Amino acid sequence: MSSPVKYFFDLMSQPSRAMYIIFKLSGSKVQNVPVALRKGEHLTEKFRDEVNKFQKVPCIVDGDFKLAESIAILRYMARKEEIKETLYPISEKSSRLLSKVDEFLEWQHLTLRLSCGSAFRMKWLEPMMGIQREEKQIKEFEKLMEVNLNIMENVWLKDTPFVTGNELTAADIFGACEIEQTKLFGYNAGTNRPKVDAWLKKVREATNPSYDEAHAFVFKMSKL
Ligand SMILES: N[C@@H](CCC(=O)N[C@@H](CS)C(=O)NCC(=O)O)C(=O)O
Repeated sequence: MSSPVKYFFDLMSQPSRAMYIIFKLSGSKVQNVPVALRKGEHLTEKFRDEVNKFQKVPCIVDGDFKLAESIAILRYMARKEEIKETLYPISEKSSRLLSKVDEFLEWQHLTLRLSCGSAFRMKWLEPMMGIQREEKQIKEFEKLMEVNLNIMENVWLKDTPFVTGNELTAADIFGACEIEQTKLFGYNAGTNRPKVDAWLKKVREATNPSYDEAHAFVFKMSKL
């Protein structure tokens, strides 16, 4: 019997949480290996050489095969039949639903993730590290975050309860994990966005207890 895929993650990382929840919901055979980013555990030479040359999480090691990038990991694990078909329908014949999930996953990197992640870094993480950005720069990313959250409300969730239709997929989990992080700096994405608000609750309900487990720190530290 081959040994399980090793999953390296930190629950402070949004894509790490998304894959953590997806693995839990799928009953994937993975060996969890927590990596404490705050302690710089990803910055060692050993981590770089043996785990991930980019020195980031999430990443996996499957025997002598190493893979970084959350979406690449999702697809690799789906091809290994370790991901629930409803979350990432890799064998769907027409591939239309799969393509819709991919559409969101490709969209989110430079929109939702870039803006929410940067606002989180500038408003929560960096001040804790003694780094202070110019207010103008922070405002720029906050504005971008608002633009992308409005796209969630008015485009992705316009006609359906989940981003790709009536059912939860990996797309919802990736989106929700990114947005939850903004609670750490006291931002409530659901205010004045009833669809986003209802959707976040639905994603949480559909994925619990894994969702709450993955977000334990975020919820505990959240100012909301
Ligand atoms: N595009 C990558 C992003 C990976 C990433 O930025 N990971 C962050 C945590 S969310 C990280 O490991 N940062 C540590 C560092 O840059 O030192 C993915 O989707 O997996």
